[in-house]
Amino acid sequence: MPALKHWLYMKEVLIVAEWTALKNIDPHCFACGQGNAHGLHMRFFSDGERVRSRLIIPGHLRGWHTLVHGGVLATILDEAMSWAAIHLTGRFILTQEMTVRFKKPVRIEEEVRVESCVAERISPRKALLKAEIRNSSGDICAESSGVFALFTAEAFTRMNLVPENMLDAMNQSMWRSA
Ligand SMILES: CCCCCCCCCCCC(=O)SCCNC(=O)CCNC(=O)[C@H](O)C(C)(C)COP(=O)(O)OP(=O)(O)OC[C@H]1O[C@@H](n2cnc3c(N)ncnc32)[C@H](O)[C@@H]1OP(=O)(O)O
Repeated sequence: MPALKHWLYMKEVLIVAEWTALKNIDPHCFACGQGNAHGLHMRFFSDGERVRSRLIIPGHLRGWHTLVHGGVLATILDEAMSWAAIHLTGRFILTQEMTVRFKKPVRIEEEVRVESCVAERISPRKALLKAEIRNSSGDICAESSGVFALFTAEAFTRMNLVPENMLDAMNQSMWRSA
């Protein structure tokens, strides 16, 4: 490959692979709220095709001994699929149904990575999302798929799903970077 063409190709690969921090709105959310003292404090990044987050699950969210509670893993997967649904479809969302497969135990105080994507745009009002949690060795410990209801801002308002001032803030920033 000639040098210039190679350089342009590499530049394109680098741009495509860039991960951008996504902006959060609700500081009280149990999963992503940075102000919730009992929460997971998840922060999300997107490359335009996937969404991901890294976190250390604190000790108070254990099941027994050093195992992370399965419900907490389901929350992490739900949150990751929700952010992917919002940021990759440009719609407001509700989780309609989800399934989780727990494949390996996850330990508290160990860093995990969660990654999610849109697997299928089922219809204008529905999308199928997928997510997986990996431990620090890279093993898949839990995976999920979920059907998400997609809403326009008008439909969300009509259904009284968030207060109007919050909807405005979400509408202005949820599809932009931090
Ligand atoms: C940056 C910040 C990041 C922020 C990131 C934040 C991440 C948050 C992550 C949390 C995600 C969650 O856990 S969400 C919370 C858990 N999930 C939920 O609470 C969902 C509860 N389920 C539901 O509300 C319902 O099942 C629905 C609306 C999803 C589907 O209702 P349904 O009853 O099965 O379906 P259906 O009869 O067709 O619809 C009922 C009524 O809703 C309307 N409807 C239904 N779907 C739609 C739709 N897509 N668009 C418009 N309207 C719709 C219908 O027109 C109808 O209105 P009409 O004819 O009656 O007028």
